[in-house]
Order: sequence, then C-alpha cells, then structure tokens
Amino acid sequence: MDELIIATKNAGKAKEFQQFFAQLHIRVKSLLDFDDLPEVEETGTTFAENARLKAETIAELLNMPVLADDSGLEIDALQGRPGIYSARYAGEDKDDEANIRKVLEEMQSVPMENRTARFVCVLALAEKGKETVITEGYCEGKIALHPAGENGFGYDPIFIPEGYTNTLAELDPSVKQEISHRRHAMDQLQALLQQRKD
Ligand SMILES: O=P(O)(O)OP(=O)(O)OP(=O)(O)OC[C@H]1O[C@@H](n2cnc3c(O)ncnc32)[C@H](O)[C@@H]1O
Ligand SMILES: [Mg+2]
Repeated sequence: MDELIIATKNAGKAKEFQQFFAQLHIRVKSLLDFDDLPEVEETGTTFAENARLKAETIAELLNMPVLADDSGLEIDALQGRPGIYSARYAGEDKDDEANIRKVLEEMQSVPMENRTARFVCVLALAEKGKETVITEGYCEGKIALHPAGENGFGYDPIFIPEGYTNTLAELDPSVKQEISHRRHAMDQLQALLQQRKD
C-alpha cells in the first residue's frame, strides 16, 4: 500500500494522519482533496459502526483502500456525553468553540477530581474484496476548568491528559502524536496489518 485515502473532512484529523503516515512513507489524501465526494451520514449508534460506514462507503466509491476515523470525548460526569455526538454537540454546524462552551457550562459545578474523561478513536480500514479492519484507542484525562492553548483541534483546549498539567492544545503537537487515542488506534492497526502480511 503506497497511497491511502482518509475518509475525513476534518482538517485537524487529516493533519495528524499526514504526520503518522509520512513516517511510514505512505502518501495520504483526505476528502478535503476531492471536490465531488459526499460527507457520509453518521447514522450508526457506535464509533465502530460510524467508522465502518465512512470507510466502506468511500472505498466503494473510489475503489481504493480507505481509512476512516470516528472519534469523540466521553465525560464521566456527563454519563459519557458528548460521545458519538461530539462533533455536533452544540448544533449542526460542528463549531468547536460552541461545543467547548456547552461542555464547560454543563460541568460548572463539577470539582476537578470528578472531571475525568477520555478521548476515543475507532479506525476502520476498508478495501474492496477484503474484510474491514477495525481498531480502537483511548486517551485518559480530565476536563480543564477553562480553555487554554492554540494547538490541535476540537476539544484539545479543554483536555488535560493523564500525567500532564497542561491541555493538549498547550502541549507540543509531538506530545499528542505520542500519547493520543488516535496514536493508540494507529499502533494497533499497524500491528494487525503486519499480522495480515505474515
Ligand atoms: O467525520 P469526519 O469527516 O472524520 O470529521 P468529524 O469532525 O465529523 O469527526 P467525528 O465525526 O469523528 O467527530 C469527532 C469529534 O470529536 C472531537 N475529537 C476527536 N478527536 C479529537 C482530538 O484528537 N482532539 C480534539 N477533539 C477531538 C472533535 O471535536 C470532532 O469534531
Ligand atoms: Mg463526522
């Protein structure tokens, strides 16, 4: 495999995948590089169903290997919300700042020790005529009291990973690349693909 399509229209995710795959010498394109591809409707009830749906739909259309990522933030004090609805938590327009404001408002009265949360990433690699490969990864942490930092995307300004005192948006992007939910799901995917080759 020397070229791969990432079935995402999220520029932040696309950038992280570019960096992962550059190290593996695999060229990647995202849906942002195509004008005429639809955004696949996420009608599944789990991250895995949505990842599979995105990967298989685009693989069928392009007849190429396609990797999709369905991810989100699970907050314990909010019974796992926003979960699979992370992108549209504050409305259809997928506004990162509005999503963060909504989370912080809902958690106003929650003390630091109860602000535990995790990022979840499920990857699906689909290729016509092959069984779709699914992997998952997690990143444990806490929800900050206020947003801080400019790096990353989405909920990074309010997520403090376990073992750190700064948010993912304050930490150097190389730290996120090492410890993220996406990194852990990618490591597992690489291991499975290696097994498939052996
Ligand atoms: O479906 P695609 O086109 O890939 O793009 P999306 O933005 O809609 O992506 P998801 O459906 O997987 O929704 C994931 C949301 O969870 C959040 N999220 C996922 N990974 C994240 C990360 O590494 N850092 C911060 N927020 C993240 C982010 O706000 C996303 O909008
Ligand atoms: Mg989406």
